[in-house]
Amino acid sequence: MLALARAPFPRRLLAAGVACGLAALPRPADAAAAQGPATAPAPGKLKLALLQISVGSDKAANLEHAERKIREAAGCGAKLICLPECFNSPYGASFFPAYAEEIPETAAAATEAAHPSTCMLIRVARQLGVYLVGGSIPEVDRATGNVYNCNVVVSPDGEIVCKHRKVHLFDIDVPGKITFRESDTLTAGDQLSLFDTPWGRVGVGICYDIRFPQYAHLLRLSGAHLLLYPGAFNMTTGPLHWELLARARAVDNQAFVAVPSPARDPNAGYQAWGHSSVIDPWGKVVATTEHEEAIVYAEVDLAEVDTPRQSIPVFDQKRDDLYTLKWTNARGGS
Ligand SMILES: O=C(O)CCC(=O)C(=O)O
Repeated sequence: MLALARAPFPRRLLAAGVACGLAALPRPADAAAAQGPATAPAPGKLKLALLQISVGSDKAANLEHAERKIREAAGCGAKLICLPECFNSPYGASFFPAYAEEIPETAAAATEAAHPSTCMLIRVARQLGVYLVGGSIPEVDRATGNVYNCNVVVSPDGEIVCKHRKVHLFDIDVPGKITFRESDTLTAGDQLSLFDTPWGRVGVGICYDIRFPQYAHLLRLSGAHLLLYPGAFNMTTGPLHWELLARARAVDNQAFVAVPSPARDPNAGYQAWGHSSVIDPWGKVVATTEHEEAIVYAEVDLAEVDTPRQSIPVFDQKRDDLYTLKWTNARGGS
């Protein structure tokens, strides 16, 4: 049986053909199989912390600041501590290549010179005995030259248990408001990412990934109790969509959802919306903040997913047999 946090289940499930961690996104027909072989750990209670930190242009200073805030959260008893999207660099397509570093597949391969951000996470997670979700950093794959927006998760024994490369790149154009093209410098990932903890299974996406209910649906089918989306929404889409999307993914999937954002910097080119939040599986906001620096704490019992899942059993009732688009002739052809 699959157990635990300390065993990085992505690789094990890969052998079983299950979508997670390092596996390619399953085709729809494979999704049901993804529920099968790997039993998610029994859900339980944990203290979660979302670090809504300020991020500037000095990478070393960003890492030091992140470390200080991680220590503060751990000192307050948090066991799963999440950094926001782009916690070591400003957010902007032109910044990604300049700030990018490699992320090794294993902690044993990490070196301070090549992987300073991952090394900080490994060292601090080990010292404090906590799970660290490294929101995201720009990652370069030196073999291909591709740059990714990547979230690395480290377990309390300092192992890399998940590496999520943002699957849906943020390319939008809202005339007169915001134009953003991550694809100018980034390559999209192609993996569905999850990791196990002693308190349940966690599915991971990054920011724009939250707009795609199909992705979250697969995380739920893969056994996730908590969906984590480090993000950095902006002043155009944030006010209307940030909380709405987080609550929608929680209700769709009857899962906890956590969305850590950077703090807003009024002098930055890209102004983050902030409002890091934790949502329960009924869609209720159980912890949130405004846009300044803050740590959002939530004591959550991931077993609470069971009540809405049993009371409103949409995952048993959904009609996958109907949800294929078929072109039909209105007069009765096929
Ligand atoms: O979807 C949005 O409105 C914002 C997305 C975003 O900022 C991101 O993907 O980094």
